[in-house]
Amino acid sequence: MSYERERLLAELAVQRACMLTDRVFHQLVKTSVSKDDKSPVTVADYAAQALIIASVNAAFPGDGIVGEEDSAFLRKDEKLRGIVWNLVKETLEAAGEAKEDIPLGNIKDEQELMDTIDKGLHEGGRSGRVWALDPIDGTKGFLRGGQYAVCLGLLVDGKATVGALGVPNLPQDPSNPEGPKGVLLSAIRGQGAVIRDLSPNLTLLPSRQLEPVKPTNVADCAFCEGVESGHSNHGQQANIASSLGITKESIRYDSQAKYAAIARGDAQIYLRLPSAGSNWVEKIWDHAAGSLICEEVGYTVSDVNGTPLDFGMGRTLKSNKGIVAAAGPIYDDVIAAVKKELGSQ
Ligand SMILES: Nc1ncnc2c1ncn2[C@@H]1O[C@H](COP(=O)(O)OS(=O)(=O)O)[C@@H](OP(=O)(O)O)[C@H]1O
Ligand SMILES: [Mg+2]
Ligand SMILES: [Mg+2]
Ligand SMILES: [Mg+2]
Repeated sequence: MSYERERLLAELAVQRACMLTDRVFHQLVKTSVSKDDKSPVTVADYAAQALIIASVNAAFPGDGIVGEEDSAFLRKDEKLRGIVWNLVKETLEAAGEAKEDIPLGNIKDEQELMDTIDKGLHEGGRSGRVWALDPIDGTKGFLRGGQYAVCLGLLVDGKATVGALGVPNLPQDPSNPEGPKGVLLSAIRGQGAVIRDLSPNLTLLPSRQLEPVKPTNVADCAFCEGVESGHSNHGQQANIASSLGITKESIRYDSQAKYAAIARGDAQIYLRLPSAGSNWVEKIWDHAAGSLICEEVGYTVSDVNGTPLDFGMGRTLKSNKGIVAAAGPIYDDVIAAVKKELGSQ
């Protein structure tokens, strides 16, 4: 099975959603509401989830979808619902049909909008085809003007098989951080990964194959970590870097922009150690697309114990703890340093 059609759908659906999120990022006052776990969600998170689910549903109606958001707040709040609906309607009109022969789906009214968002309530699991969707990963980054990502992965029998990441605020040229922004990465398992600039409309711009990672001296590497100290343990991550002889300052990005950055070689390591006292369980939509793209260019991605990520456990990665991604040739050094820091060796 080639999965080319799934990849095309993922790229187009993510690109259409990025048209919306980018507009909200630049034009609207970004009001957010707080979910039960106190994390923020914005009108753009809901609208992007609806658009992407409409696409998956139109092209692959039999597939399950695990999406981060649900419609509970929108059903209670007419004003919020109206804002989300207007955003969705305007984006559908602006985007039009894809020129490729693949349906991207429509949403006809507010009721269908909420029902579409709730098609993301699938439980996930180890059998069949399930899409993992994070409509805006790094909502805190999105709100504070930093990095965020629109993320869609296809799991087949619990294995990440296709992935697309839209990263609207990532500089297209890493050596020109003030230059044009917005990249779209994608991968199919076993076929490498590609990157292209994000387009302001539905047209997919030309892509280029990402280079496989090259052997490097670990001390010369750079590492990526999250921005929020409540999401990962900055102190332990700094200790690990220093024990590996790394002197470069870490790149701190919100969201799966971290996977995008290491996949294209801006850095070679991504550390996400649990914060002190945290009982956070990682979610499949936070890692499915990004980890696949990185594996496809030669990264090893595991948890802090060196256990591969298991996307077949349901909506969460409940058999894993934290994340370590490192270029294949240096992974053994990195995981040894992680285990030493955590006292598990
Ligand atoms: N306590 C805690 N620990 C670890 N992870 C958590 C925690 N709380 C939330 N989240 C998840 O973090 C997702 C955002 O990850 P980031 O990599 O952007 O975090 S960071 O701010 O850059 O550190 C974020 O995804 P979004 O909600 O899509 O933004 C959450 O799924
Ligand atoms: Mg969230
Ligand atoms: Mg997320
Ligand atoms: Mg999210």
